[in-house]
Amino acid sequence: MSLTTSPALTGLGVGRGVAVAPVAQLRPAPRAPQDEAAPADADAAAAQVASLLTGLSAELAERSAQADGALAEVLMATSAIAADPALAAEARRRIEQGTGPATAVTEAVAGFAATFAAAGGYLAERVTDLHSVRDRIVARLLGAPDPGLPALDRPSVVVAVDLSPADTAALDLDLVAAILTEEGGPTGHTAIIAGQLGLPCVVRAAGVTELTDGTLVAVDAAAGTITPEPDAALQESYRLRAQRSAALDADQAPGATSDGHEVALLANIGTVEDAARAGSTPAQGVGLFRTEVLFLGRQTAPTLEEQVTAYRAVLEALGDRKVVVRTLDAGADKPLAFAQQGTEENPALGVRGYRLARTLPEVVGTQLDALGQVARSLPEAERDRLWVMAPMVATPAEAREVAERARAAGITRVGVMVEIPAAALRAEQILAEVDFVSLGTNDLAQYTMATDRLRGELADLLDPWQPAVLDLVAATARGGRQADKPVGVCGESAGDPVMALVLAGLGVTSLSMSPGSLAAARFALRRHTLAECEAIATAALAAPDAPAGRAAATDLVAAEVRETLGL
Ligand SMILES: C=C(OP(=O)(O)O)C(=O)O
Ligand SMILES: [Mg+2]
Repeated sequence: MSLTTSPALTGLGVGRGVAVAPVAQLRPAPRAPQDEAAPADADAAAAQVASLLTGLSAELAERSAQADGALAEVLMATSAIAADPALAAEARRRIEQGTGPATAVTEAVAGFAATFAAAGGYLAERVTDLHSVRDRIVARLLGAPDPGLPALDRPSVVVAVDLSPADTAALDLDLVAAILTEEGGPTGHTAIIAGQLGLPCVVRAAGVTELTDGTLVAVDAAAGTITPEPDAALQESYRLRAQRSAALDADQAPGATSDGHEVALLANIGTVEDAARAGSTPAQGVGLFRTEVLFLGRQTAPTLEEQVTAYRAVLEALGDRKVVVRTLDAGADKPLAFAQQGTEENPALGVRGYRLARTLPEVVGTQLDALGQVARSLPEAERDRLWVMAPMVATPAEAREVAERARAAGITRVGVMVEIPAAALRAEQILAEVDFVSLGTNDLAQYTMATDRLRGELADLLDPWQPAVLDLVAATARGGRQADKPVGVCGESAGDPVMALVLAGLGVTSLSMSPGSLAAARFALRRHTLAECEAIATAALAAPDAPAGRAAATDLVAAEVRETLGL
C-alpha cells in the first residue's frame, strides 16, 4: 500500500502500538501576569487566596478518598500542602506588602519549594505537589480553567509537555488512545506507566503541544512518529496493524524459540492493580515488582503489616505464577519521602537502592521481614513462587549481605539486580552468593554511558543498543552460564522484540517487560531458532555503534516478523 501522508513529527517511541484519534491537549498552567497590580484591598485579596487554598485542599481530599494506591497518597499529600497555614500566611505577608495575589502565591510557593528541595534532595516529590497547588490557585485567581486534561468524551491522544505522576494516574484509560509528550525520556516515569498500561506512547516529540485540540493524528509508537491529518490509506494501514497485533495477543504460549529453547516472558509491575492486570495476561509471572511505587508520596515508612498485605495481594493476583519482588529502590529518580538522604550532589551515585541498608537499615529490615513472613505463609508447594532481589548492588560482598539477610528473614530465592557495570563484570562471583540475577538495563545503560537517564536529550548515549552496554549484558549472561543460574533482563530494553532476540542469543533466561510488549516478544522468539538468535546477537555486538547494531540485528530478523511488527 502506498502511504501518501508523511509523518510531520517524530520522537522516541515507547512500545509497539498504533493509534488514530483526535488530540486532547493537557492545558498548560497559566502564570501570574508580570505586571500584576497591587490589590486595592489587601485584606480581601489575602482572604480570597486563603479560601481558595482551603477549597482546593477539601477537593483534593475528596478525590483522594475516591482513589486508591499511589494516586490516593499523592492526592492526600497535595491536599495537606494546600491546607498548610504557613503557605496562606506567606502569601498574605506578600500581598500586604503590595504584591498582586497570583504573584504572591507564586513567590510564596517558590520559597517553600526551594526549602523543600534543599531539605529533601534531588527531585523531591513534595516540590511537584507544591507546584500543582500553585498552578491551580493561580488559574483560579485569574479566572482561567484548572490546568490539566479536559474531561474526555471520546478516545483521544493525550498530549502534554510532560505528565506528572498524578496526571498519568488520573487518566481515564478507556478513553486514552495514546500519549505524546514533548519532554521526558524513554525510561522516564510517563514512558514506564504508558508501557505498563499498554498505551502507545511517544516521548520527546518536539512540536506536539502545538497541535490544535481535536486534530486527528496517527501515532506509531514503534517508529516514534506522529502524522497529523492522516489520509485514508494510512488510517487503513494502522487499522490492519492494530488487527494483526490483536491476533498476536491471542497466542498465550510460554516464551520459547522455534526449536524449543525456553525464555520465560514475565511482566513488570509497580502496584497491586498492575498485578491484577498482569494476572489477566499470559505473562508467565512477574519479573520485576517495583515495590517503591507502592510507597511514593508517603511521609512515613510503611509498616510490616501494610507490606505483608500488599505483597500477599500481588501474589494472589498472579495465581500460581512466580513473582520477583524487588526491595525498595529509593533515591535518585525514585525519591521516597521517608528514605531521604539529605542533600546529595550526585544522587544517582549516592545512597540509593540496596545502599539504603547503610543509612536506614530498619527500613530494609522491615521489608525483608515482611517478605519473609509472606514466604513462610505460602503452602510448601508454592514456596518457590516468591523470589526477592535487591537493586543497585555493586559487589559480591554486598550480594552476600543481601543473601544472608534475606535468608535469615525466611526468603528462599534470593537475587540481586545487575545494573552497575562493576556487577556485570563480576557476575560470576556475584552469582556465587545468590540464586539469580536480573539485569536492569535502564540503569546499566545510565552507568555504563555516564548518562543521566532523566536527560531525554542524551537518549542516543543512553541507548541499550550501545555495544558497550551489550558487552556487559553478554558478560553477565556468561557468568550465569558458568554458575548455571538464571540471568533475567527486566529493564525496558527487554520489551523491544529485536532486542529480545539479541538477549536470548546472549544467553539471557527470562525477559520481563510491560505486559503490552509481551505478545511481540513471544512472536519474535517463536519465529527464530536459538542459533538464529545467537547470530543476531553476534551481529549487534559487532556493530560500531547503537544505530548500526539495531540495524544489523533487524536485518537478520525473519521477514514475517519484520512485516507483522512494522520493524
Ligand atoms: C529495571 C530497572 O530498574 P528501574 O528502571 O526501576 O531503575 C533498570 O534499571 O533497568
Ligand atoms: Mg534500576
